[in-house]
Formats: sequence, C-alpha cells, structure tokens
Amino acid sequence: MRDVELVAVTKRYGSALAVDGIDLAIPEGSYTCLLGPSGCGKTSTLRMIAGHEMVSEGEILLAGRNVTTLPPAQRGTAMMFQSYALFPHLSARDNVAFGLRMRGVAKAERLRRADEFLDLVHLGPLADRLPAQLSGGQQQRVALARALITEPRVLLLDEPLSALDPFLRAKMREELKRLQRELGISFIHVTHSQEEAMALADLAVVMDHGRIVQAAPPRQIFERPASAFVARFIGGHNVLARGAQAISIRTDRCRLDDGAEGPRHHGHVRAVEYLGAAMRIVVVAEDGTEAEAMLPDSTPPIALGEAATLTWNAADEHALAA
Ligand SMILES: Nc1ncnc2c1ncn2[C@@H]1O[C@H](COP(=O)(O)OP(=O)(O)OP(=O)(O)O)[C@@H](O)[C@H]1O
Repeated sequence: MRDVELVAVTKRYGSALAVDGIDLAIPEGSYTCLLGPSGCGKTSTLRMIAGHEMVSEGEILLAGRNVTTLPPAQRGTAMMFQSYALFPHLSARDNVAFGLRMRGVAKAERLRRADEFLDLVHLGPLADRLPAQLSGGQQQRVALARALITEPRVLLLDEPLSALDPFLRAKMREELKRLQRELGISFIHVTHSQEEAMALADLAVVMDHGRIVQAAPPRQIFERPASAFVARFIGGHNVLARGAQAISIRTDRCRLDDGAEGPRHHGHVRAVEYLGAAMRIVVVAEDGTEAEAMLPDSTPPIALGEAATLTWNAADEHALAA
C-alpha cells in the first residue's frame, strides 16, 4: 500500500515550468524528505499534495484514492507551515482545538483531544499560555499538535526546522522522527539541509530543475549517488574525471599518501580546517582540479601551500552516470 503516489505530475506558473512530470511512490507510514537547491520545485510539489496548488498535468493519489481535484480538507493531509501561524489571542490549548472546531467536534471533546495532543508534543503543562508566552520551539510544537489533531494520513512539513537555532533544531528533529514512528503515519518534509534529510528520511528525494534526480534511502544515495549533481549536492564526495567517465569518491575514504596501491591526486594544500572529530583538507592539482579529504583528527599538522598527495582504494570509486 502507498500513502501517496504522484503520476506524471507537472506544475506550470504561466509559462514557467516548476515541476516537470515527476513520478513518486511514498510507502505507507514512512518519512520522506524532499531536498534540492533553491527553486528546484520542492515546495510546489508539497503544495500540490496538500491541495494548496492545483496540478497542471498528472494525478495525485492518497491511499489509492485520486485526490487530484479535491480541496485540502478532503484529502486526509495536514500541513505544518514554515511560519507557525498560531492565533495570538488563543491559548495553546485553543489553538490546537481549533483544527477540530472547523470539523464540528463538540467543545468538551475538542479540549480533551487538544490536551491529549499537547501531551504528545510534551507541552501539557503550558496549555494555558498564549503564543507570545512560548519560545519559538514551543510555538512550533503547538503548530505540530494543531496539524496532528485532525489525524491526517499524511503530514506535510515545509522547512519546519529552519527557524530554530542549531541545538533546538537537532532536538526537534528527533521529536519529529519519534512522532512519525509513534503515530505510524507518513511525513513529507521539505528541507534545504542534506544533513536533516540524512538523519530523518526513510526515502530521500533529490530534485533539480523540477525533476527527481534520485529517490532512495539516504544510505543508498550517499553510497551510490546517481549523478555528479547528486554527489556534489549531498556533500562528502569528490567528483573526478576518469577519461570520459566521471567518478565519485567519498572524502572520508581519501587519505594522505601512505605508499599503498591506489589512485592518486597530487597538488598543494589550499585549505585546512580543524573540525574537532576530523580535519578537512583541500588539495588543488596543477590543472586546477580540487579534491578534499576528511582526515583523522590525529593527523600531524599540515601547512597551507604544502605539497600533498591524496590516495584511496580504487574499489571505493563509484562510477557516475553522465
Ligand atoms: N506562485 C508562483 N508564481 C510563479 N512562479 C512560481 C510561483 N511559485 C514558485 N514559482 C517558481 O517555481 C519554481 C519552483 O519553486 P518552488 O518554490 O517549488 O521551489 P523550492 O525548491 O521549494 O525553492 P526554495 O527552496 O527556494 O523554497 C521556482 O523557479 C519559482 O520561482
């Protein structure tokens, strides 16, 4: 069973093509991240699934039902926006209960359910506070509870973590994953962050210019990027030429020349960064080709401008499609 299926979905704004005939199947109860550079069509795709944007061509199925022309409230989806859009004059509890008011649920039942969902996001004790009396992270939990109280089959999240500081972002990230697992519904999450997608996704969907360039579990994308674009975008890879063939090699598989057999990249050191658990160096060859390596933090100091040779095992090279 699939929670969401996109069939040849295209979105045009006037003559501008934002999403270009994409097919995508999202398995039941899974966490999907849509990622890619700015303008690649992530948000348009999410908004078409929600019904906030009509498709120009193609079909959208939710749990096997064709919802292409249905309004948002009849789709079984809920959306959590980047800006949380809470009502400033309503308490956290009333904000959460609001989702049910629109559906004609009686007041006592609404408030009881609102408390249940506030507990789910660990905000039970703050139910009476107004949004202005809550931190950004807490407001976001209220918004999350408000989206979840309608018991959607699919929760859509548009860059939900981008407004948070790095510490809170990591905490909320864990929280999102926990909720998705506990509720057993599908989350579809738009992000700019490769790291976020890696950490959260069962299925990571990399987009470029309105197309899906790879859709696979994060580990598979990292170990076998489909193209030079994906290898560069996902990070942690060097993309190098082998004659007419492009290959990728993980930067953590590169090491300083230790005399062992293997491909080599010789040049001088252009950058050295101490990253705590690792040291990142960039080596530029005579012809301008760059390669970087994540070296163990125990590596002896290397000076800028020094000659250096990187090497790796040929078996770790991955051939890229053109
Ligand atoms: N309402 C609109 N009218 C016209 N063009 C639009 C509209 N919304 C989006 N676009 C264009 O469609 C393309 C895809 O936009 P979309 O917002 O889906 O990309 P995105 O990947 O979510 O980008 P970002 O990461 O910057 O939010 C872009 O070129 C954008 O300029």
